[in-house]
Amino acid sequence: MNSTLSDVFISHPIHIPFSNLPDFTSLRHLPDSYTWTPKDDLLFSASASDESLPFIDLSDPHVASRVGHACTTWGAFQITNHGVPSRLLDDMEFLTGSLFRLPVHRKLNAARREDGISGYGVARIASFFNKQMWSEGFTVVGSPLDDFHKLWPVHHLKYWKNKAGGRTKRLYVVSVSVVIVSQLIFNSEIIQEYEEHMQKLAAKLMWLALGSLGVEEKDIEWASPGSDFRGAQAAIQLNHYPICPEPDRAMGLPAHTDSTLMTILYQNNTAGLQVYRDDVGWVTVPPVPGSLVVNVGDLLHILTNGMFPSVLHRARVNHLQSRFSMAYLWGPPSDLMISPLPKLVDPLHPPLYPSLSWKQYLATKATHFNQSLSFIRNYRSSDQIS
Ligand SMILES: C=C1C[C@]23C[C@@]1(O)CC[C@H]2[C@@]12CCC[C@@](C)(C(=O)O1)[C@H]2[C@@H]3C(=O)O
Ligand SMILES: O=C(O)CCC(=O)C(=O)O
Ligand SMILES: [Fe+2]
Repeated sequence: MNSTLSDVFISHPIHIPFSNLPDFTSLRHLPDSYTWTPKDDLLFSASASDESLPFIDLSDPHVASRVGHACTTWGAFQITNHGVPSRLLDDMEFLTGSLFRLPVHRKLNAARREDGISGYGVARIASFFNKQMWSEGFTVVGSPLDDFHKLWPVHHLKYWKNKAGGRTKRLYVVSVSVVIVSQLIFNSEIIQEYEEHMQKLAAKLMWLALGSLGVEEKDIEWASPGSDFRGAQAAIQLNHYPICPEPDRAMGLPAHTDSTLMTILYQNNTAGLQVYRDDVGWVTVPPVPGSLVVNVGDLLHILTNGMFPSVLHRARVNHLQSRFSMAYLWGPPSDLMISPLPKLVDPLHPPLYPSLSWKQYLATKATHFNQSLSFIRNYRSSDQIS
């Protein structure tokens, strides 16, 4: 039977202590454990450039070649006219804000388990660094309802319902409970609607990108029926980067690539996302209202036999405004074997990677982090990919 992403880390638990979560709001100086230097992240001080990432209007008649070009050169681009309603983006931003504004002890009620994938916590990559990241995250895989119940519990209201004296008080408490439950359902519906739009958009972008390499719908069997990649799986990662007293010495999310086919990111009106290109340096991706940022992930790099680079990116922080971002991390069915597409392989371009599933790749990432692609590239059958 096919499994889902949720059990992928059972064999790769990580222990990230919550005990030292700082009260981000009250710190005037950066604690040592949050102060990064170049030795903490190799590219920490690499040069910055004022070049800009390609910006693509999806209604442009030349959209396919523009997307193809952006994927081969940058592995990332920004899009507008993508069809995701701006009302839905606003709702997602509001939901993300209300979630992270909860007191820490409430968020910890929905803490991600050490061997789990969903819930509240710092991003998994934290385990590879000696310094702490100036951020908190919340991961959703499948229905968020269980975790949302933990964040917005109604049981304490039930208690007050019984205790409250007088009919008016009881009625008040009952109506507050009704408001909370409807809010819970409303929040889950927003997530579901966001997933549906993002899934459609990801499929569209995938065909545009692959089409530019001559790949046709018949070349990817698992996209059928309907060529809409119905079996795809995804995670939604909500990120919060609080105001930081010394942003130049802190790091929101250090340099990494995503383990996805493609990631679609919405950032609020505060800059922070940077992408890296060897010949250019770090480039800041400015927030453009209503636009989305797309990046190639490691699995699309493998599928295209290296033709699309999976782009290194990171999130910096600032001392003026909180920043929120919402990443849609999109990949294939978790047990499906992914390998370089036969159409992109020939005697001059032999396959650079063996075949492996998303689950296996995530497990590899959990041990090899940014070396995962080179690890599997040099994989011999005597090595362990699990
Ligand atoms: C499907 C996934 C990709 C991800 C690990 C995860 O299981 C869910 C969270 C994702 C995320 C988001 C922040 C950056 C990242 C590197 C991390 O630590 O968690 C990615 C993971 C990834 O792409 O490898
Ligand atoms: O917050 C950002 O801009 C980047 C987030 C990110 O890279 C991720 O969630 O994988
Ligand atoms: Fe990322």
